[in-house]
Amino acid sequence: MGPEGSGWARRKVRAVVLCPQSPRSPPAFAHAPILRGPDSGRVSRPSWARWFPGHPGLHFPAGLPLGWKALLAKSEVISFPVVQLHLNRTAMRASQKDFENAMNQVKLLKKDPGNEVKLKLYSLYKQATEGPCNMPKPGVFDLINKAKWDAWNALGSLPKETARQNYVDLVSSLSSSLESSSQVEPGTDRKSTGYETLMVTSEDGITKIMLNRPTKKNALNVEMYHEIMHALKAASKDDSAITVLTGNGDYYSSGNDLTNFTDIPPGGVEEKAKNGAVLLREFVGCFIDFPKPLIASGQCPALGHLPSPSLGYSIAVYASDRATFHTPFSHLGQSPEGCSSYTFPKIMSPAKATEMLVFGKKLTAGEACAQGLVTEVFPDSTFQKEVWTRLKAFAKLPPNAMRISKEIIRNREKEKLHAVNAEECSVLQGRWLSDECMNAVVNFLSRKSKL
Ligand SMILES: CCCCCCCCCCC/C=C/C(=O)SCCNC(=O)CCNC(=O)[C@H](O)C(C)(C)COP(=O)(O)OP(=O)(O)OC[C@H]1O[C@@H](n2cnc3c(N)ncnc32)[C@H](O)[C@@H]1OP(=O)(O)O
Repeated sequence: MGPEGSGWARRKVRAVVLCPQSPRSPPAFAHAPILRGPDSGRVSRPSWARWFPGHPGLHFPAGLPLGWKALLAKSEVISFPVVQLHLNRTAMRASQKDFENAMNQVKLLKKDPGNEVKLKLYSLYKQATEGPCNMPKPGVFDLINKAKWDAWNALGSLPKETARQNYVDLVSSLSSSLESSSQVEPGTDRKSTGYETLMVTSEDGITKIMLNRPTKKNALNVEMYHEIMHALKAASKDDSAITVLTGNGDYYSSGNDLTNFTDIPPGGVEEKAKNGAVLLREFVGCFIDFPKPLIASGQCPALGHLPSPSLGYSIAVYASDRATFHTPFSHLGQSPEGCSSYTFPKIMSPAKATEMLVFGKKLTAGEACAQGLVTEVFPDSTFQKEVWTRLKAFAKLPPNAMRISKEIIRNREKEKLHAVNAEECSVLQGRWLSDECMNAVVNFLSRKSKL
């Protein structure tokens, strides 16, 4: 670790955790660790329902060191304006029995619905049982309790009956969406509903993986990393001929979700960085190994690191003339990833790659096309029509021939790409512990800077 690593790396941080409560007890502040697998950044829990029934207790242990306190305090990691579920079914009124059933149903969910939803459930439970928020506002460093307070307080004077109905509706939609995720079989020609952060459809021989966090500019949170990997693995086995990666909303992606840096596991920032490197290596590895033609179709700006893997390994990149490509690694105190340190200088030229990867120069779609990063640029007004006409024609070509052709083009490089990926992740692991990186993240989270 370099000298500047001292700012973050030596500080130990204990966990910010969600804890089990009895559905009928008032929210308490018990202690239950978030468990992390040894080789993954993903939170794993023996059974999430065990520690999150109808209203979660949330625990924020004392003793956080000052630097991380400042970071966490400035972040809005636990804020949750975006629960994209329809909650306002006013025509029906849920009975007390429905409400109790819903509380029991929550305990049976097999998949963790994520903090945003859990806080929504908590706030609806409190509103339904106690009415408008009646707790004193917690202090700024008391992040978890503040998140809970914010959630409950945000419901204002919502009537108890409506809160009860919304709770029942939310649980019902969770039960169907989370249960169905385990039932989705790769290879089916239909919309897959089991993803939280993606929309995946398979039609006309094309599997379309659409990043679907438009309100966050499609920033990649940990769940999205996992879901993209899952979707790619499923697409590699399904009966589609080609796979298209695209984004919903006005950004193809805004890169790594910077709040990923704020949820610190019991092992502290070093463990966080280690898990992040494992996750990133696995994520990029999925792109390297993806066997079918992969097309990135971007009508809007692409920021950060999704451009690297998808530009580096896609057979084709189609962009509208409104799209831009930006890899601001240095701005964020980070370093190239997604094999861009190897693929970009080969595709472009070392000098142009330096401008992009070291100085963070943003390229227009036209410039990226001239540099060979983008296959073709289409006018924004006709982008969808022209690209999809072309994709549908490609999808009718013999799939095995396409797969074998891709294999022969890419296979010689595969080993090298995996080695580059490993090296980049190891370097990044060190960068994530640096003051340069911490300052950039803090600046963004405290809304002092945008790219
Ligand atoms: C130890 C860590 C483990 C991590 C796990 C693995 C990580 C692998 C990482 C590999 C290296 C990757 C590098 C990168 O991706 S570098 C790029 C990072 N991205 C950014 O820096 C972009 C930051 N965003 C912005 O600058 C602007 O939001 C943007 C220019 C994209 C859009 O500006 P605009 O004004 O149009 O919109 P808003 O800023 O209001 O954004 C709307 C909401 O979206 C949230 N948002 C946007 N981007 C991100 C992001 N990258 N991370 C988190 N949140 C993001 C933004 O905060 C707004 O939210 P609110 O409405 O709630 O305020």
